[in-house]
Amino acid sequence: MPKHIRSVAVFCGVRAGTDPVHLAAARQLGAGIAEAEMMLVYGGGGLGLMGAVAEGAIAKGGRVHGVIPEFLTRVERPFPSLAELEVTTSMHTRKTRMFELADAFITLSGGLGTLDETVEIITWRQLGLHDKPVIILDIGGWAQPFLALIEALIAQGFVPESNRRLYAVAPDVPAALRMLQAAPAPETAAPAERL
Ligand SMILES: Nc1ncnc2c1ncn2[C@@H]1O[C@H](COP(=O)(O)O)[C@@H](O)[C@H]1O
Repeated sequence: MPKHIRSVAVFCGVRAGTDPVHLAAARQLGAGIAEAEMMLVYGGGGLGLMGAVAEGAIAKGGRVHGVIPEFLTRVERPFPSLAELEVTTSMHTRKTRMFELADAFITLSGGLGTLDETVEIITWRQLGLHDKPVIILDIGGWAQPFLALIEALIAQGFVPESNRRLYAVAPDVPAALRMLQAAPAPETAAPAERL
């Protein structure tokens, strides 16, 4: 594992979805991150895919750092026995902290919150605010409508074709972990080059 990828933020659903393939992938991803000796950064919740990814990492003895806004501690129920749980004052601070803590980002299946986090991290890369790898896991075809929307925006001239390089798509968890291992060191580029 290259030294620069020491931590990975995972964006995923607070719900488990209807297909058990998503829960299995979440546990597998948490375990794989721990086995690769990377720190898992995530939203801190104990429910749905969020809970499963933390559970998978903890079961393998991995380091897990949760970041949750105070108002959500009653809704998303922080994962019990989480050694590192950071409680923020707002959603914005949570996002900023997850961004600061992570060397790379993986989107697993989820709902609107997951989509928001994914679009934001891609657009921050588009703006040249970072050059960290962003990997979208397409478990059970979850990502296909999202990817199709981006392709439609490219076809309509709203998104440059070159923006496809802002993210990678992985068909399964082992492929996502391999992509992290192959990721080049993040570079800082002028914002104009990113648009
Ligand atoms: N607007 C949001 N920005 C950041 N994170 C959000 C937002 N809305 C919800 N979230 C969080 O995302 C995860 C997953 O939510 P899903 O809707 O289940 O994908 C959860 O922690 C939300 O609090």
